Formats: sequence, structure tokens, C-alpha cells
Amino acid sequence: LFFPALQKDLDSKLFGQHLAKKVILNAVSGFISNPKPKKPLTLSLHGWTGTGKNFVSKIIAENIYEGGLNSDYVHLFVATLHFPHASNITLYKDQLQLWIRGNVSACGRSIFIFDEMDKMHAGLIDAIKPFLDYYDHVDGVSYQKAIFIFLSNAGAERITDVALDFWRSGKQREEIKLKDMEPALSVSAFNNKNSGFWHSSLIDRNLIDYFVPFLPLEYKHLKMCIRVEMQARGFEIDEDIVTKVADEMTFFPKEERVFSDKGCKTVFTKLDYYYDD
Ligand SMILES: Nc1ncnc2c1ncn2[C@@H]1O[C@H](COP(=O)(O)OP(=O)(O)OP(=O)(O)O)[C@@H](O)[C@H]1O
Repeated sequence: LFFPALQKDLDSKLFGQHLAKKVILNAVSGFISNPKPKKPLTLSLHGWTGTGKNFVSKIIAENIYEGGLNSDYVHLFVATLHFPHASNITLYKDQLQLWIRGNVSACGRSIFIFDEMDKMHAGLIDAIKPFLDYYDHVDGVSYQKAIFIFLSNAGAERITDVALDFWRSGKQREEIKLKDMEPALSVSAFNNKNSGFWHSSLIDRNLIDYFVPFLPLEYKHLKMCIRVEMQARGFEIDEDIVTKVADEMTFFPKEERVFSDKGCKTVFTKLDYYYDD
């Protein structure tokens, strides 16, 4: 495979996401090794909160640019932070287009990450659409080497249902295939009021290259996240504390308690309690 460093990072750092790992590795290494892509790479990452969507985006960025998210060529937009007021949409739209254009003119291989896609105003999605398409140039600028990564919780409930079905029938999580997730990531799934129909306008025009499902995380994955954090803080791994922190998290569904409802997101603050001196 073309991108051994990315593979190594995903294998060692990303827990419990065999589907996402595979799709992302193929998509990114294929795209980077293609000298003349016909359109920018567009990835849409879906899943429950705290399951690794931002984390993976960071790993991708770090493998392409030194400094990762801090690189001048990597841009992160968070809908509620950068585009908070619906009344300013026209302004945001112009700014966003100028910004994307300016950055891609300076570096063709710019990376744009849009977090909270499901909270993004439809007008803003329209504003980025032309950049995602199969055009050689848009006003003299070629966007074909750029990478756009969209993050959202859209489809998360359906992804979780599929994972739960597998769990209930005693099958291994790793047996879940991409094809099992197709219904969860289909146009109809996004067309309900909860996930917003932002997606259908991108899907209809085939502007998204890959839909990447993130599975809800289990107890054992939380423990893995906690161990990583302990080591990062320079502590020996203390399995007693690992268990205590993992036990403090809440799991769903109520009866079976299989999946963490915050993913790995809050394990780190819970750890503070044990190392507060
Ligand atoms: N699958 C995972 N493997 C390893 N670490 C993970 C995983 N998922 C989450 N983490 C850890 O938890 C932190 C929070 O996860 P992250 O921000 O990636 O969640 P997210 O899926 O983007 O959530 P949200 O939908 O709420 O934005 C990460 O920075 C990482 O340290």
C-alpha cells in the first residue's frame, strides 16, 4: 500500500473502527498517489459522538502536513463557532468562498475540515459545492488536489442500530461490512428531520466520494483510550484506575449497556480526578 505511515498510525491509534480505518486508508492513499485527480477528495465521516471523527481528521492532516491541524495548509471550520448567526449567511458565504479560493491558490493540496456539518446552514453548503465538483478550473483555480472532510452525527443512530444487531446476534464487531452500513448512510437516511437534508444535495450530485461510518465504542475501547491518556501524561498504566474511570462512564441501551454514550470523549476529564495533587 502507498501510505505506510498512515496505516501505522491508524492501526496503532484508532480503536474499534475497522471500517473507517479501511475506507480512509484506501481513499487517502489512492488520492495522494494519483498525480491527476479529476476532483478533490471528499470524505464524509459519520457516527456517534466521541468515536474518533475529529481524531482521524487530525491523523490524516498530520500524515500529509507536518504540524497537522496547525499547518498553514489545513483549515478547520466548526459550524457553531465560525458561522453562528443565520442572519449573516450571505457574509459567511462570501468569506468562505474567498477563503477557500485563496488557500487553494496558495496551495493546491489544502485540506478543509468542516465539523458539525449537520448544524451548517444549507446556504453555506451551497457555497462550497462548486469547489467539490469535476471542474478543471473554477475562475482559474484548480481544486482537484484539495481534500474536504465533513464530520457529522448524521446517520449515527442507524449505524448504532446495525452495530447493536450484530452484538445481539453474538457476532464480532469486526464482521460488520461496509455493505451492512449502506442503508444507514443512504440518501433516505439523511432525509429525515433529525439529520438534516444538507446531505442529500451533496449526495444527489455525487460530490461525496466516501461515506465513512464510525461505530459506537464499547467498554474495552474506553479502557484503551484511558491507557493512552495515562501514558501521554507520563504515568504508569494503573489498571485499577483504568477500570474505575471506565466504570464511571454511561452506556446504552439501558438494559444491555454495550456502547458508551460519549464515546471516549469525557474519559480524559474523569482521569483528572485521580491525578489531582
Ligand atoms: N476510536 C477511537 N480510537 C482512539 N481514540 C479515540 C477514538 N474515538 C475517540 N477517541 C479519543 O477521544 C477524543 C474525542 O474524540 P473525537 O473528538 O474524535 O470525537 P468525534 O467523533 O469527533 O465526536 P463529535 O461527534 O462529538 O465531534 C479523541 O481526541 C481521542 O483522543
